[in-house]
Formats: sequence, structure tokens, C-alpha cells
Amino acid sequence: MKVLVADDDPISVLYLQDVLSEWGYEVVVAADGLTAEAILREEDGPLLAVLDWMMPGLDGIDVCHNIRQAGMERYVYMIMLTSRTETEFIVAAMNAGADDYIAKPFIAEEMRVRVRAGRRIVDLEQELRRQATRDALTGIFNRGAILDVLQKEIARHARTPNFLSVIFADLDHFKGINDTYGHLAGDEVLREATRRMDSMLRNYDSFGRYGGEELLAVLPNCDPEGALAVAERMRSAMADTAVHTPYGDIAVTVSIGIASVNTADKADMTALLHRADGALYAAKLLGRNCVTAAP
Ligand SMILES: Nc1nc2c(ncn2[C@@H]2O[C@H](COP(=O)(O)OP(=O)(O)OP(=O)(O)O)[C@@H](O)[C@H]2O)c(=O)[nH]1
Repeated sequence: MKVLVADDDPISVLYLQDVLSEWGYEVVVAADGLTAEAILREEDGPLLAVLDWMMPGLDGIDVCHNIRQAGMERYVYMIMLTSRTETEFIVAAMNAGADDYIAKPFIAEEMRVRVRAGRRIVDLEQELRRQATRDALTGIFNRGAILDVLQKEIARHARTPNFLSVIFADLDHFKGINDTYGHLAGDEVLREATRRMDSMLRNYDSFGRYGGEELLAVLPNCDPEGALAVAERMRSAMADTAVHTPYGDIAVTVSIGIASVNTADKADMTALLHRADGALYAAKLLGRNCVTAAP
């Protein structure tokens, strides 16, 4: 796990770097408050931080305050390093958003257990977030989370001329699979189908379970031709090989509807989903196991 050490005293930084690396942490260093804040705000920034109170630019208190105000999605656990241990200072640090403090000069063992306590909180927070955003059966995003991703992608690319595509995929005659092989076999098929289709997506695409056996992929920076190619790969990943389950090999196909929008054209999430859903309906009408693009 990454830990940010923000301190303008190079000796103190070296010592902290030494002990934290020895305990298995990956240390990121900032020599002033502004750099510390910028690092913590990075998309993949550290979730744990040890901040010196006195720093040039922004001090540790300002950094805590700004990070809490930033409304970041992930929680950053911040430990204030301070030579001021009177109650009023501690209260000020905690009020600014610090989670804990350590008196300077610190004893390594105390630092170790306090950072470990922080790590426990961060781990718990991440697990809660995972449970809240993932579908329990398939492990892909749940409906709320994939719609959240789509909304954010639309907002992120608003006013940039760029294509955003969505893919709606629905397993064909899934009720029949449940009826013939049982619900547990249906679950296996659903799990394997999401795994196969997910593996056809790029790293920056997202995949979620929209409803029962209806899946939604969000493809940023992907034009209609690109989306068609991905959807076709998803379709054949299902049609080409039956799903091997303890209840027998089960052949299953998927119908797919796609819709693309140029994000410069004030994309509307509901309208985009509606178009993709219409395309999926058309694919079902065409006899299933095919891909249809919305006009
Ligand atoms: N095993 C299993 N079945 C599910 C799950 N979620 C939804 N289903 C089933 O998926 C089936 C969907 O059936 P329908 O909506 O009639 O669609 P279909 O049989 O796939 O037919 P078409 O979509 O028209 O090709 C229902 O029988 C649901 O009970 C799940 O998590 N596990």
C-alpha cells in the first residue's frame, strides 16, 4: 500500500522512508504542502498520509482541510506529525480532518501501529465500497455503479468532440436454461458469460450487470465502428464455445444492441440507454445471436 510522507525536513523524510519501506509500504514523498495535496488528489494517489504540520506553502492542517473539502470519492487516512501536542492543537488538527496524530520526535514502533490502524480503516473502507458497487454473483459492477460510471463519462467528455458508446447485451432464452438445467446452472452460465464478455473489453471500459441477465458496457473514446467490433467479439465469445458447467455443457448465445454518441453534442444518458435498448430489442426480433446498432 502507498503512503505519502509530506515533510520539508530531509532527515525526517529519510527516516520515515526507511521504516515505512521496511514495514512493506510503498513510500511517496512530498517536500511541501502543495505537492502533498496534488499527490493525494491524483486518481491513483495514496490512501494513507503522514503529514508534517509545519511545511512551506500549505501546512499539514491546510492539506487535511483541502482534501476533506475536495469531496473525493475515496477516503484518505491522514496522520499529523507534530511537535505541538497541547489539546488545542490536537483538536485543531482533528477538526481540519486529520484522523490521528503523532508527537515529534516519534518512536518508530508507535508510528508502525498508528499507520497499521490507518491501514485497517482504509482496507475496510475499500471493502465496503467494493460490496456497494459490485454484483455479488458475477463480480462486475452492479446497476447503480455502472450507471454512475456512464454518467461520469458523459460529464467528463462534455464539450469534447469524442465518441462514447454503450453496449447492451442480453443472454438469449435464459429462462429456458434455468428451466432445463436449474437455477444454479443458470448462475454458472451468467458468471462465465460476464467473464468472457468482460475479457473482450479494453482496460478503460467498464462492465456492469444492468438487470437479471442484461449486461451493460460503457466504452469511452469509442466510435460506432469500434463498438460494433467489440460487440461482435462479445457475441462470438459466447456463440463459439458452450459453457462448461457441472450440470453439463450449455450452449448459450447473446443478443447485443449498441448506441454511440458524440459527447460534444450534449449527451443525455437516458436517451443513449434508450437507443441501445431499442437496438437490443431489434437484435432479439432479428432472431437473436446478433448485434444491432441504434441509428
Ligand atoms: N440463474 C439465474 N437466473 C436469473 C438471474 N437473474 C435473472 N434470471 C432469469 O433470467 C430469465 C430471463 O428471462 P426472460 O426475460 O424471459 O428472457 P429470456 O428467456 O432470456 O428470453 P430472451 O431474452 O427473449 O431471449 C428469468 O427466468 C430470470 O429468472 C440470476 O441471477 N440467475
